Amino acid sequence: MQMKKDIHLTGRDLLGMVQVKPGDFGKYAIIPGTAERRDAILEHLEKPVKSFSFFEYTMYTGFYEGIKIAVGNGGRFSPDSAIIAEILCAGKVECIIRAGSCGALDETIKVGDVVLATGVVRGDGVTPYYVDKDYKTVTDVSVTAALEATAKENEVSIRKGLIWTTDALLRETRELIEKVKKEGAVAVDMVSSALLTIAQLNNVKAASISAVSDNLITGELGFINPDYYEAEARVVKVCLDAVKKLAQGS
Ligand SMILES: O=P(O)(O)O[C@H]1O[C@H](CO)[C@@H](O)[C@H]1O
Ligand SMILES: O=c1cc[nH]c(=O)[nH]1
Repeated sequence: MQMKKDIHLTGRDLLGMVQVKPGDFGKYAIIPGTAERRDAILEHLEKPVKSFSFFEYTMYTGFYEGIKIAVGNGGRFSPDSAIIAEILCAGKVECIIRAGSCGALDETIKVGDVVLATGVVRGDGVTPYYVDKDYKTVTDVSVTAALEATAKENEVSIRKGLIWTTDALLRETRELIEKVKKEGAVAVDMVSSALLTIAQLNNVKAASISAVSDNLITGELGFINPDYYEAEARVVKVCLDAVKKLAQGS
């Protein structure tokens, strides 16, 4: 017997399963990887309400200066990030911002700096299921510009460039780093490719901004460095104020 459906599970199926209707999330979603960062964002929101829990992921909506925002720990790796991206797109959000962390691929980018992605070098294993190898994933120009302008207003300096997404944290080799740097990558994470590619395929505007946790060139490991935690807090504030800017059309 052949499968009854072309695709076993879709974003719409998942949305139905978690009992959320299209439109319930509002227009804007800020998606960090960790639950701790999600909770840090939630502290800025009024009237937070849980939308759903699925696997280990919990999404809320709340209001930031009157603007409805969905916030959830959206996955740390490509497979879980893809699931959350599918759910958000099926839920008809119009804008997704990844509030992430990343490793720097340039010795001048320090732990505690902030990287704003302009596009993605896809090194993940999920997006080849969606697009062919020459497909280009870019960040939305208007959302990225709002993040950049907000960072400037908040006196947060940023570095811009492509973000490389890998699936193999412990196989970031010199050869691979040299290759992706030649393609324009300035940072690495394990999320942006899946999240942004799926958003792009659904015509949902998306962008990615990250605090730098380590530097692959110098070997500095700043995962528990206070500079990194302070940068995370700056990223959170920039994302929230950028959403306000976008909502106000300013
Ligand atoms: O943005 P967060 O969730 O911190 O994720 C980043 O941190 C992890 C590895 O350092 C990867 O998951 C990467 O994408
Ligand atoms: O994916 C990642 C994220 C942070 N640091 C790394 O080395 N890799």
